[in-house]
Amino acid sequence: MSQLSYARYGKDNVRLYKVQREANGVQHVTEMTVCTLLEGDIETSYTEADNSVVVATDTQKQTIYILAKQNPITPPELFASILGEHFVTTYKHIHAAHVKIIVHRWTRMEVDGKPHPHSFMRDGVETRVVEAVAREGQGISIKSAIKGLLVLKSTGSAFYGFHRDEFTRLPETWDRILSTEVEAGWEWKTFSGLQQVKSEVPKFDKAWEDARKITLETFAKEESPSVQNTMYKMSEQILAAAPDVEAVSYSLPNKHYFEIDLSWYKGLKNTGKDAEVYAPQSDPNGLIQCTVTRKGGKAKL
Ligand SMILES: O=c1[nH]c(=O)c2[nH]c(=O)[nH]c2[nH]1
Repeated sequence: MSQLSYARYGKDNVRLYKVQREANGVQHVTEMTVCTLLEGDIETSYTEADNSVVVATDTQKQTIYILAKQNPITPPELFASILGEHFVTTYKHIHAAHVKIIVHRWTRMEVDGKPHPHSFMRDGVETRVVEAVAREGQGISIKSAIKGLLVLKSTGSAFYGFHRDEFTRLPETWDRILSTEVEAGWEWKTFSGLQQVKSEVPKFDKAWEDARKITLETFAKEESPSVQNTMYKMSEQILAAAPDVEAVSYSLPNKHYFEIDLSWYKGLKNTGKDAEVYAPQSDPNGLIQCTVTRKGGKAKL
């Protein structure tokens, strides 16, 4: 005998672009990729081929387009909540909706020293990601994140004093290159419903701006003793800046740059303080992660 232990279904990779036109000719654009996954009394569609309980994935896609036309799609936390609440309130047998939105960058061009009214550029692969879950009778939980933000500092980073034993080969360093692709996430307190999300809308862009600024400024300014300590300091500051955020998480690959010994060629000095030419490594990489919560909150170490 078998039983269905997990069931969610929906539409992934729904690409969406929306333009807002001001009367003065200035236009604002947003491009995103949306995923919706529904849960509820849908078991019979799997076990008995009962499609009557299926809100077709195509219907979900059409819903995304229509609600995007009828509502603001920024900030993404709001649009994800609008979609989530729509699915759990419209269909009696759908009890939870998981909505993921990836916002792609279209940064306004500067032309002749002025912001251009309708031209934009993709300045990097960084995305703003939101995952919202609307559960019938249990409100809306939201996680926001920055992903794919590539940073490097050419000095101002050290790594010494680490545990040494017979397996250790890595020398201590007081001056190294530090590079990573930032994934930083922050988890909001649970919202009672769409109304509460709407009433707190300005908090979402502010938290994203603060998290991005804190990440970049801490990375640049701090004399980093380790990735671990640097990410903890970033997390603490985000918690302080966003009172409605309950947890901050970072996942940082340590993208290594190896020194190259060139002394075999006419005694060229290219190591230690003479190092100038390095070999960037694509793999393997360190991977350092943490979640930081407020004291007295739930810790899961
Ligand atoms: O900041 C670092 N943390 C580590 O845990 C580690 N391990 C390593 O080899 N290099 C580094 N750097």
